Amino acid sequence: MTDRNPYSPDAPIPARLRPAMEALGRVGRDLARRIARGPLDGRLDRTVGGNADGDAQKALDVLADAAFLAELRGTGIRWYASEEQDDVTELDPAGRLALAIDPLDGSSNIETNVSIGTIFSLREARDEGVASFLRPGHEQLAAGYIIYGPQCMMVVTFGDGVQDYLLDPATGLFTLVNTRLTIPEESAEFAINASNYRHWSKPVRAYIDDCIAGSEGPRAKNFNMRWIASLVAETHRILVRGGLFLYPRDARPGYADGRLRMVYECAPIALLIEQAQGRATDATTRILDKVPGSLHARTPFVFGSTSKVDRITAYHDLPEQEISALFGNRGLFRV
Ligand SMILES: O=P(O)(O)OC[C@H]1O[C@](O)(COP(=O)(O)O)[C@@H](O)[C@@H]1O
Ligand SMILES: [Mg+2]
Ligand SMILES: [Mg+2]
Repeated sequence: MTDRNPYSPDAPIPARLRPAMEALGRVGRDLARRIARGPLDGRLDRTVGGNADGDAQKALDVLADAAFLAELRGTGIRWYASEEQDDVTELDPAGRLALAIDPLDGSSNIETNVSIGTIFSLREARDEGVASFLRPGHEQLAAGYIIYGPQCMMVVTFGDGVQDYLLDPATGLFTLVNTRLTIPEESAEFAINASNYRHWSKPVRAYIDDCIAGSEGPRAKNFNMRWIASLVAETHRILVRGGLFLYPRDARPGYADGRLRMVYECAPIALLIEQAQGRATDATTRILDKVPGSLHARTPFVFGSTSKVDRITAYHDLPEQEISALFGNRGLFRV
């Protein structure tokens, strides 16, 4: 067991980011053990408060946040921004990096033993904490996630392709598996929380109507739907198998910009997806070009195989009579 460096010797991690990446790996490894040991129900799953966004905070959210914050001290990080905290924390005034983190993604799944994760993003530190994060996502130096599932894996990009690592519980090492993951272009799967159907915009409804119409609709093809309610798990499936993810804006109070946060969730996942040859937008605009207005800002999020993401954008360009037509009459997309 290597205590300080949790990666196999062949891990191609840029030297400048290595101390921070090693700290992320160490905490990820500890969390994987902690989750595996349980018990999940009633302990790690217990509601202990609320975060800046008004979301319930579970014990595991708070425990993960505290563990990352403590371990990242002394690793070159000046600014630490967490989904679980209102403000940015200054870790090391001499540090040159800024780290944004969703310490525990998929909190609503904790007690059900479904995959959950951690999402992280590294940037250049600016003189001011918050300003370091209110920048376009294409400036990220690194982005990735750790998935706590049947296997614990880390998937990361340093701006030159996507690497994945598998944690070997026996040695405690994240072992390099691939250095250039790419998203399969062909897939018949889409992921969306369909219980919000009545709140969606017309283009999103039309797109999903056409998928559900299957071989009898304009797409003339059957589709399958998935919804895990864990962004990390959906991202992992799409990296492996292709497909489309949507968390659009909708008409519910508080959902004008969807649910997911730009700084902690969408920008890092978007960088990974683009580096894996996929596409990530807010339905019309590239996520990596958008500048969040505040630390906890949300954005609609659509990502996956390139042609599928482009098709959603095309539905937003349809004329009103076409988008309101019954799927059978939506001539533009008849194949
Ligand atoms: O419950 P909903 O509305 O389907 O939302 C599910 C989404 O919320 C999230 O759980 C939000 O992340 P957190 O668990 O970090 O708050 C995503 O992982 C997931 O995609
Ligand atoms: Mg999350
Ligand atoms: Mg979270």
